[in-house]
Order: sequence, then structure tokens, then C-alpha cells
Amino acid sequence: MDQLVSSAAMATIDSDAQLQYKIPGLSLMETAGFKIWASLAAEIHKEQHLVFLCGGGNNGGDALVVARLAFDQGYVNQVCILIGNHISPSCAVQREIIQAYGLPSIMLGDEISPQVTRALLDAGVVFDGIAGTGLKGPLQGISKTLVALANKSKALRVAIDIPSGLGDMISPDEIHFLADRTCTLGLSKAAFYHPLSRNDCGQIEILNPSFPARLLENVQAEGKLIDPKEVKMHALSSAAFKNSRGHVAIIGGSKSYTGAVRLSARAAFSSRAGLVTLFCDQEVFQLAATESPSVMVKTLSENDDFSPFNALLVGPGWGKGRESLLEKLFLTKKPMVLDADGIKAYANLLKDKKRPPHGPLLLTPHLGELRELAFSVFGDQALSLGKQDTPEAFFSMTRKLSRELDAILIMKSSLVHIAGAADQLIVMEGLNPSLGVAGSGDILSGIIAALLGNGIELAQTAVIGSAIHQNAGRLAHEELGYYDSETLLGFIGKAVGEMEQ
Ligand SMILES: NC(=O)C1=CN([C@@H]2O[C@H](COP(=O)(O)OP(=O)(O)OC[C@H]3O[C@@H](n4cnc5c(N)ncnc54)[C@H](OP(=O)(O)O)[C@@H]3O)[C@@H](O)[C@H]2O)[C@@H](O)CC1
Ligand SMILES: Nc1ncnc2c1ncn2[C@@H]1O[C@H](COP(=O)(O)OP(=O)(O)O)[C@@H](O)[C@H]1O
Repeated sequence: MDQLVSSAAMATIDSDAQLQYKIPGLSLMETAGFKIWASLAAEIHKEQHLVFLCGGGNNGGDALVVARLAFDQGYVNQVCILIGNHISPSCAVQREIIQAYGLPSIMLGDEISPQVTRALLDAGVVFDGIAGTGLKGPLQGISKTLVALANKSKALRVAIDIPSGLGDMISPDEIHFLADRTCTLGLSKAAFYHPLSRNDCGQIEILNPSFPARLLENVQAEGKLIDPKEVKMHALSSAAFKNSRGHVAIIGGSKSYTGAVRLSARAAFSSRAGLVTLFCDQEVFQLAATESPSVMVKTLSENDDFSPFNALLVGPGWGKGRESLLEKLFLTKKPMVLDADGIKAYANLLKDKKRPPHGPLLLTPHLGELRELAFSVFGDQALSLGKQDTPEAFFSMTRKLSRELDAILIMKSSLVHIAGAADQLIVMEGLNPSLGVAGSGDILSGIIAALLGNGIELAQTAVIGSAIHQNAGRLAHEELGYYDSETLLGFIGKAVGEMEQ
């Protein structure tokens, strides 16, 4: 599990390391540069042209250390592009060193020179050391122009610490360095994990330039990154049988959307539910009853009794106009997963200022549904959620929404963000486009419902359920590449089996 921190928190660790622990800034910088170069050298050929973009702060100083170490090892096709009016003391030392070495460098003013354009076009690797934790606001001036040009280069793009232009208080819509690799220092940064940022950081490697472990451990983190491969769950007792494995009721399915509930039901069985009953519209009944012999299928009515069930999944393929029924379902106080049209119905209730009391509640919105939900609670300020908002706003608004609704939110994009299961936001790196296929979300909600039916606690359910979905997607991708949701179903039980202990 990695902690995700703000740039401000990381900058405090940097200064505490120097002030409290007396580690010289230059020594931290040397170690940072050494570790960055050590992590990359084997992948770079001596014939490649290396371009180092170096700001005037310590991030630029780090880049200059990497340039010098590379030069010493025979990577002589290189140029350092120097920008910035204010040069930090440690960066000034590094600039003197590369001058003494005679490393090729170009000092840029306000405009890009043809020499720089040429260097970037010919580059095999571009190192971005323009700005890291010290960035204030969106990129301006020559830094912005340089990043735009570097982003057009076909080179391998390596960001030192943070891709320049990304920051906690900066929307990922603003221009930033598009990295293939990010060598981040100390701890990973929360700003990488906005739904629109992560892809632009490439492969992230965390390197510690000898910050004291105590400082890193005691940091106030914004979020934590959990690797789905490391998530485990208790195995079922070998004496478990259908009635002890939980009975899930799925309420959804309508004339226009007949497939969703069937996927959810099958996913629930593969995630250890013992019994599944489907409550659907008359139009879906015949289809569902014929196609899914293991599922008990009933026609949904106003007077259904949900008391025998251990968990309810409400919403897949449900269609519109279900608000009053949803209110009644809340009154059962049963552990409930709300997905898709169920979330939209809930948002409508909230817009009408209705806050029905409910039992343990877990919602699985994709980003569009999340915005709708947040809009119904917070109004206009939520309209940019997950789009043009800043990482800081995304993290804090989603935590606030979860508190406000007294529910756990599993927010689905190419990443998974879970709010409400811990003090910090939990993030899982999905980054598996094969999972982005119609019906994949219905499978997730079926998995979650089964775990709730098994009696697993709500917060744990969110983490374990998301991990089962991601692990199944990974297993399916390793075996098949791309697939449809019916095929994904076949990997759910395997993922569960690998996670059981
Ligand atoms: N102790 C150490 O030595 C260690 C430090 N470490 C490293 O130091 C980094 C932090 O260094 P830092 O605090 O010096 O700030 P930094 O990220 O270089 O940014 C300042 C530069 O950005 C520029 N700039 C700012 N805003 C801008 C904008 N909107 N648009 C354009 N430009 C803008 C600003 O320009 P100025 O405003 O001064 O003209 C200045 O040039 C950290 O990320 C890590 O890499 C680690 O290696 C550990 C050891
Ligand atoms: N690139 C990706 N990497 C990992 N997971 C992804 C990716 N794209 C989509 N997903 C996952 O696929 C699921 C899609 O759900 P959803 O949008 O509700 O689809 P549907 O409504 O078709 O079921 C979510 O769980 C989401 O996290």
C-alpha cells in the first residue's frame, strides 16, 4: 500500500529532512539524481540524444544531476536546456558543476530557439525537470511553450518527481508534460490519481532520496493506493452451503435493458452468493427465467417482501421512474448496492430534497453518475467533478459526498476511487482497457452484492469487490486480450479463488 500525498506535504518532508534531521539539501538532490539515473540507465542507449529540461528550482537541479551522471557513463549526446529567472541555491551549484564539466547547455530566455526545437525533435529521451512540488498554478511563459513542444516529440518522456504542470490545485485540463515514465521522489503524489491525470504519468516509480523513514511514515496522506493483487479474503468454510452463503435480491431489468441484471446475477454466483432472486419487469421475466436456470426470477411489484434477503442490488437496467419504489426499498434497511438507474433515481430523490433513511449503503457510480449524484447534493459546484476540477477538489468533494450520503462510493473510471471506506480515499489502479466493455459495471455490482450477502463488512466489501473485478479483468486480459462481459464472468470465480486465504 502506497500513501498518496499532496505536493505541500512532500515539500514539508523535504524541508523537515533538512531542518530537523540535518540532511543537506544538496545531498538529497545528489541521491535523487543517482537513483533516477540508476532506474533508467539500462533502458537507454548511448547513441540516443538526451534532452534535459531544467527549471531554476530544485526539480531542475535533480535533472542536472541525472545529466551529469549520464555524461560520466558515456551518454555524451546530450543537451541541458536551462530556464528560469530565480535559481535555487542547490540548483545554482548544479549549474556550476555542469559548466565546469563542459556539458552542452542552452540558456533560454522568453522564446524557443530553432536549436531547441531541433534538439527536442531529434531527442531519444526527454527528461522533464521544469517544476515539481514547487509549481505555483498552471504552467506559464516559456515553461508552457517548452512542455507543449516536448509533448510533440516522439522521444521517451521521463518526468522527474512530477510531470510539470500537474499539481493538487491545478486542473488536469491545463497543459502538462505527458510522461511515459515518472520517477517520483519520496512518496507518490495524489495529483497523479485524478481520473484524468493518471494516464499522463505513465509508469510511476517511487524513489527515496534518503528522506528519513519516520517522516515518510507520519505524513498526512490524501489517499492510499491499494494493489488489487494484494487484497485477500477469508475462504468460505468447507461446511458452507447455499443458505449460509447469502441470498441476494437483484432489483432491476426493464424492456429496454434486459442484459444487465442477468450479468449481475451470474457475477453474484461467481462471487460466492448461495441464492440469487431476480425481481424484474414482466417484459424481462420470460427471458431471464429461461436463460438463467440457477436464478429465481420474479415479477417486480409494489408489495414484494424483501425481508428474507441478506443484501439487495438495486438498479442495473432498471430504467426511469423508480423513485417511489426506491424509497420503499430503503425502508427495508437491508445492506444495499445501488448501481446505474438506481443511482439516477436516488439523485432525483435528493434533488427533491428527499433523504430517505437507509441501511448500510454502497453506490457504484461511473463519473457521469457521480456528477449527477453530487449535483443533486451540492448543486452547480459539482458540475466539474472528475472533469475540469483539480485533484484536491476531486479528492475532497468525493469524501464529502460519501459523508453527506452516509454511504460508501466506488467511483468507476480507468481507476477505482473508493470514498468512505477509510479516512483517506482508497485508489486502485485499474488501467486495463479490456475491462471498459459494456456490462462490466453490472458485473462489479453483482460481485459487491454477493459479498454483502456473505456478511462481509461494508468497507471491506468495497475494497474486496473492486479487487475481484480488477483481478478478473487482469486474468482475462492475460489469457484472451479483449473479451465481452459474458466471457469476463468466467474469470470472476478464478479471481475469488486466488484471493481466498
Ligand atoms: N532538497 C532538495 O534539494 C531536494 C528537492 N527535490 C526536488 O525539488 C523539487 C522541489 O523544488 P523547489 O521547491 O525548488 O521547486 P520546483 O519544483 O523546482 O519548482 C520551482 C520552479 O518552478 C517554476 N514555476 C513555479 N510555478 C510555475 C508556473 N506556474 N509556471 C512556470 N514555472 C513555474 C519556478 O519558476 P520561478 O517562479 O522561480 O520563476 C521555479 O523555477 C521537488 O519536486 C524535487 O524534484 C528532491 O529531489 C529531494 C531533494
Ligand atoms: N481502462 C480501464 N481500466 C480498468 N477498469 C476499467 C477501465 N475502463 C472501465 N473500467 C471498469 O469497467 C467498469 C465499467 O462500468 P460501467 O461504466 O458502469 O459500464 P456498464 O454500464 O456497461 O456496466 C467499471 O468498473 C470501470 O472501473
